[in-house]
Amino acid sequence: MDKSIAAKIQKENTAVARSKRKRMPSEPIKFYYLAPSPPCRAVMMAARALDLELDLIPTNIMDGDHKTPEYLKMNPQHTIPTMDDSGFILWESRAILAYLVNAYGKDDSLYPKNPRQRAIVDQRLNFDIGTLFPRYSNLYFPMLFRGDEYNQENADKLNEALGWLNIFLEKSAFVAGDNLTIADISIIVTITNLDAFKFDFSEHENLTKWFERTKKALEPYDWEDIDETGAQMLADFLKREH
Ligand SMILES: N[C@@H](CCC(=O)N[C@@H](CS)C(=O)NCC(=O)O)C(=O)O
Repeated sequence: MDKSIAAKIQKENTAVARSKRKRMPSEPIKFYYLAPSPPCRAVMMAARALDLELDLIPTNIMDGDHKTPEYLKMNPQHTIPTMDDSGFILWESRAILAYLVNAYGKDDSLYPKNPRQRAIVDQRLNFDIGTLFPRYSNLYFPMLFRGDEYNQENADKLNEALGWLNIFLEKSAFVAGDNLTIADISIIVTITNLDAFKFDFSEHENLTKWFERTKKALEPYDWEDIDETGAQMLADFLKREH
């Protein structure tokens, strides 16, 4: 074979092998978090699923760790989670989830590249941040942080959102298709909280089955340690408030 053709084939093969190889961060990603925080829990589970090491930096928002000049310089919005991947700083848990899969996933199964499949994952993530989580927080934040009573109107609104999620799950095993994606990981933290708070969502059968299925899918990634333990901390806090 012509030497230049052989060299070209060799170069192409090496490039393919490299592109298939899993990329890893040059140093552990710094992760500013607090164990009970639902969005922090979602990112921690995804990092486990991606086999990524996080340099965990506890950031106690009750003590104001998120309002120090250093933290505000990094994230002026003073939210956790925030990550620092060798100087690349990002907050908003769903953006972090997408970044980690894009940057370090050995395949795209958690966040498919196919435009229509990805659009469904994005739709579910937008449903989560724009509808499900706000309805959860409208009910539980006043109870958690002000000691308010249970508000039935807000509970009905939350239940309506759970009904929509139940409909999404009529035709698929996971919230955005037939396999686990970052949308499941983002949504499960709210459902785990509801379970820990004893909010009854058993009327939503697809949702109940999905919850069991997703917990099982996340079992190899320390689901219980991260998600259940964090939700239980919040449930204990809720009990103390009432
Ligand atoms: N949409 C954001 C929400 C982040 C958020 O509000 N985190 C809470 C803790 S769970 C927080 O940082 N609260 C303190 C603050 O906003 O000052 C995400 O998903 O990352």
